[in-house]
Amino acid sequence: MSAALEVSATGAAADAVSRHVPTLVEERFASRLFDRDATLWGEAAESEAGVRLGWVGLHRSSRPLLGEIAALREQLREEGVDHVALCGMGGSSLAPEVICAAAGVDLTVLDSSYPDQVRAALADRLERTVVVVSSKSGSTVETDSQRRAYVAAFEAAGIDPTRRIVIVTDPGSPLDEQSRNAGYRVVNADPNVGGRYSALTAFGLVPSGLAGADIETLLFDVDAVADLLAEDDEANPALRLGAAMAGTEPLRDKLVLVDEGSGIPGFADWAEQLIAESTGKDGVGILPVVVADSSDPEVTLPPNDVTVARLVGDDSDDSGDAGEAAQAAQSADSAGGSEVAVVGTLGAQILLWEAATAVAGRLLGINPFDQPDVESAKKAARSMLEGSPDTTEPDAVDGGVEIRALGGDWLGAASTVRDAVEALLGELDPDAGYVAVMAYLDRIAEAGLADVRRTLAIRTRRPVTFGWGPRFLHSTGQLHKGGPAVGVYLQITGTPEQDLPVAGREFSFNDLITAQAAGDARVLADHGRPVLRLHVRGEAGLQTVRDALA
Ligand SMILES: O=P(O)(O)OC[C@H]1O[C@](O)(CO)[C@@H](O)[C@@H]1O
Repeated sequence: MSAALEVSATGAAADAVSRHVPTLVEERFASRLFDRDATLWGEAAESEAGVRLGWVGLHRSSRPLLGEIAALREQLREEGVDHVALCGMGGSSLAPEVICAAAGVDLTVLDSSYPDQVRAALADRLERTVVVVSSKSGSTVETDSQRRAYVAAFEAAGIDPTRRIVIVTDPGSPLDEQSRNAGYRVVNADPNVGGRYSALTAFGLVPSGLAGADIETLLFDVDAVADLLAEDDEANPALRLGAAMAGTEPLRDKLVLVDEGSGIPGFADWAEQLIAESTGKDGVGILPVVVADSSDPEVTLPPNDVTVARLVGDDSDDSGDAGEAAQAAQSADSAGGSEVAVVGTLGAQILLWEAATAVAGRLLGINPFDQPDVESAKKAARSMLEGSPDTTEPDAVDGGVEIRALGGDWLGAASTVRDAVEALLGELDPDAGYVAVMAYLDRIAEAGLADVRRTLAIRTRRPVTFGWGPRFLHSTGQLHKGGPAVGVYLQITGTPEQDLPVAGREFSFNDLITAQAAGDARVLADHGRPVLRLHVRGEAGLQTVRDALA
């Protein structure tokens, strides 16, 4: 197997590989995938798959973008513009974030509607900033609001926004037409590639290239493994990884992603969206659980419904990280666990995980290219913004925290945050359940809050995910609603220091994020899932929540 890309499985994951890969080879799944055969996921998925398989050839078809991006970067630098900010959600921002982090170059990612976070981005080096506004559909409300905020900020600073904002969108989207008419620079993306598979389209390459990442080498690294991934061969890493992810029996439907020196910081967050939004539907799905490191409980003591995926370093020396991972996986094997270790460059892993997710879709019997349940939360948020805001009175107030329980009568007499959390966790299925923490806060300023994930995992001995709202709505949000109905949901919302109007709209950023949180909670509750909403008033409230979760 090529040293550039390696997938080794042990335990239940290895059994899944032995069980499914020969059949996938016999069916010629890999070569048909790379030949863009839209029939691979059944009749119901065929028309969507027909316009969603462009990603298999991007390492070649995206090459013409390289010159265009380099020239634009050069021109901007001559004008003294050397800071890049990116507005975009989910697939329109996660890839550039990981590409830039891996390259060690600076990119400000604004994928939030939390007023304080938006204001902080606007205040950051505006006079030297070029903003990339990325939206495939051209209609995502967060991205549109962020774009409006930057336009207003540039205008207030006496800077012509058309010279500082670059639009990336699909040809013919509302944003495409409106931006061209207004004189903005527009780069069209390949319309035959869905959002979460778009890392190597203009969505991934424009912001990353402008920020200074080596996107030529990135495409080269993809090119180096594309033939391997298209081979109908039992050694094909994508077939192996896809089988390990979705072919265990009984199905281990939680995939713990742990970075053990991959050299690709943030890769797991990108993979999380790819896996969750692609597979989490029709009552099935693989829940990605991104953990901080190998000391997290889901790795040291994985429950029976978990496969651990270790992202290890590219070390050709057998005694290196890959060797260690294989050894760790070996001990999981003897303990009846399920593990897969993956080694590869960023480019190689992007195509690997995309192809493996397509394999997983086939094994799960779902369409990996749609996201049918994302719209329900968007709709609920829209209806709240358009006149029916959430006015539910809190069930209790404790230490600067408003407590609301949705999705059943599970709160009982609990009137403190501590007791409410206890009551929510009491709803957790000890064999199949998971806890999702969803924090609609400033993810830069409150980054440390993510540590509650580990604390809750220790406490519950169940997989726990942590997502920042509204970002996770475009990732695990699909799986929460469309996947197996076994989650319990803890939502944390806050009061910003200062709100910010959205120019030209009747709502503010705080109205927007409030409606998004309330809308998502309502939809989850309508699915019969327990949701604990904790609205914190100021730092004291947040401390009450931290204490209650500890
Ligand atoms: O690029 P767009 O159209 O703004 O969409 C952003 C994200 O929203 C979703 O469409 C739905 O959550 C994702 O699939 C996508 O990555």
